[in-house]
Amino acid sequence: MYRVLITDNLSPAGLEILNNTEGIEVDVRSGLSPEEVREALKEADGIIIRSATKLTPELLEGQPRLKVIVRAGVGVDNIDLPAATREGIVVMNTPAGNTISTAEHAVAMMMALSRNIAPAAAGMKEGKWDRKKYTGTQLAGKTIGVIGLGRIGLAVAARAQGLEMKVVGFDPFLSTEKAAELGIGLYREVDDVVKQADYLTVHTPLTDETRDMLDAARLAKAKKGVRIINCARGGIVNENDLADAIESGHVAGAALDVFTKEPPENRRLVELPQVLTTPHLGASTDEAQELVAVEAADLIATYLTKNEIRHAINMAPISGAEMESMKLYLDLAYRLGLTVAQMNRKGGIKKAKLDFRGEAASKNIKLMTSAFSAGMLESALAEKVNIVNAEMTARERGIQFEDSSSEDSKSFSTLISATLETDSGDVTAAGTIFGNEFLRLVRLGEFQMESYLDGNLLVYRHLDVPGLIGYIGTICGKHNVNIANMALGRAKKEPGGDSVAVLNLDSAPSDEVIQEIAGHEHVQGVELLRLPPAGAPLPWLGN
Ligand SMILES: NC(=O)C1=CN([C@@H]2O[C@H](COP(=O)(O)OP(=O)(O)OC[C@H]3O[C@@H](n4cnc5c(N)ncnc54)[C@H](O)[C@@H]3O)[C@@H](O)[C@H]2O)C=CC1
Ligand SMILES: O=C(O)C(=O)COP(=O)(O)O
Repeated sequence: MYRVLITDNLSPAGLEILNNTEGIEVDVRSGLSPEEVREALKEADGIIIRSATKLTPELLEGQPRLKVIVRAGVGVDNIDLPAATREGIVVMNTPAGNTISTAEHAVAMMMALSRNIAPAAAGMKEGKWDRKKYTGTQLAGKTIGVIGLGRIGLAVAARAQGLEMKVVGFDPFLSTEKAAELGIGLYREVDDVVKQADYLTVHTPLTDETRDMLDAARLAKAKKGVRIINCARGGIVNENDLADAIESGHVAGAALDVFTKEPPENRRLVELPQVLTTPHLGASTDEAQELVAVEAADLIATYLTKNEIRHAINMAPISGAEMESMKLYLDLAYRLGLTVAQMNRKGGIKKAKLDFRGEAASKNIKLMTSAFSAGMLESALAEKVNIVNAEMTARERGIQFEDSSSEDSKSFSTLISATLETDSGDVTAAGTIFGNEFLRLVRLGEFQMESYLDGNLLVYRHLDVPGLIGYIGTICGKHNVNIANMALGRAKKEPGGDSVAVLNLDSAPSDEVIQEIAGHEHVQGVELLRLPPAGAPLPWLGN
């Protein structure tokens, strides 16, 4: 049973989906302290959050059960993405469900700000009738500068055009052609937009690049009397600089839905009469909440029960069907990672070279590389390593990756070869898939063979002389270790040279057995490799 923790207010439509999904149980909590979230996460396979729950490194570290975080909404700045990735946790969001509602809120805020709706309404409730005090400004004919022309920014632009405003904007990822087609004057510098706008609205994510994008210096470049709207994230507009600019009279007013700290502890902006504020309501409509909750529930359920990855922030997407078709390939790559890592007991790994041949060449190479890395690092690291964090973890340790692929696979329908370049030489293993079912080891170093790729593999290098197989068989028999399969590989085709043998053993041999085998004059080295049993589910997949 997979447990999904929900710590923020989620529409009942999402809960209903989860409650009706077999294999999923839901744990709805509210008002948890960070410490309580940390504790609750220990029992959770996934969590759905909105903007209130902050998933910091302290909460995400040491959570072996947690596999997936779904943000029922857009902004993921309340999730520490590097920490989630390092911990092997997939992070997903619901990019489109609240676009229209948030755009409508930004436009509503702009209109309300222009016509002093909030203070006028408050005054009337107090019995006043202030007509002169609340003379506003008309929007038609004014210029709105939209910074960040993604989903919400473009929806705001379209609505502003409907209000007969001139729209200019800045977004490094929007093409000039597309902007022209939409009737938006696109500029390549933020300042060019800032200088000509009567209204400036921001719709970017909060990143290191966008933090303080509208600061004192930028605001000073704006027209006197400019009005600022922020329905994206607190901190994109510097709060103290904005308050200063309003108090000085350079900025006429601001409409803010979001704050650096929510609820805001610094009340300076909230208290200013020229500032209209709402408590992060952009996405708070029945329609948007239903859409994001349904999508979030669907994302988490299909990930946990079908390994399908959509809208992931820290991973490439992969459909349930593709994941299913990749399972054997991922298993092969993972087992080769385990194999070469165990064959390399001494050398610091510098590079991992992977070669994908035949059918494997047409599969998702990035995913197979991640599966290989997960196997390679599994025995070495205490932390959880999986396809989300394996490559990152390996690169953090200075291990480079190189891959090659070719449809030409010589005698195998599929062949994956892995070579570790280490300080003390190269280690190579190659494997294949037989009959769409069985994984086989077909090469170790320069030796070709055919061995099972599961359970206990006793590998020994030796001189190809008569009598050795009998000697090893006797030792195993004496210690009650059953040999399930034996594969021999010769460096040269003729007898008498260097050889390797791989014994698939039904139980792990004791040190005594290994020592006895290693003691033979023609045996040059013995390794015991431990691999998962045949057909064991991949440890880091949901099922
Ligand atoms: N107030 C609220 O309740 C809500 C707030 N939001 C906020 O709105 C933001 C935007 O949402 P969407 O439009 O759905 O996201 P989006 O990803 O569709 O658009 C973001 C746009 O910002 C642009 N961008 C990134 N860095 C930029 C930079 N340095 N300068 C200019 N443009 C830059 C991107 O190219 C992209 O086009 C979200 O990140 C979220 O923080 C979203 C939903 C609700
Ligand atoms: O989707 C977003 O980025 C939002 O800011 C909406 O936040 P919320 O889910 O309403 O807490």
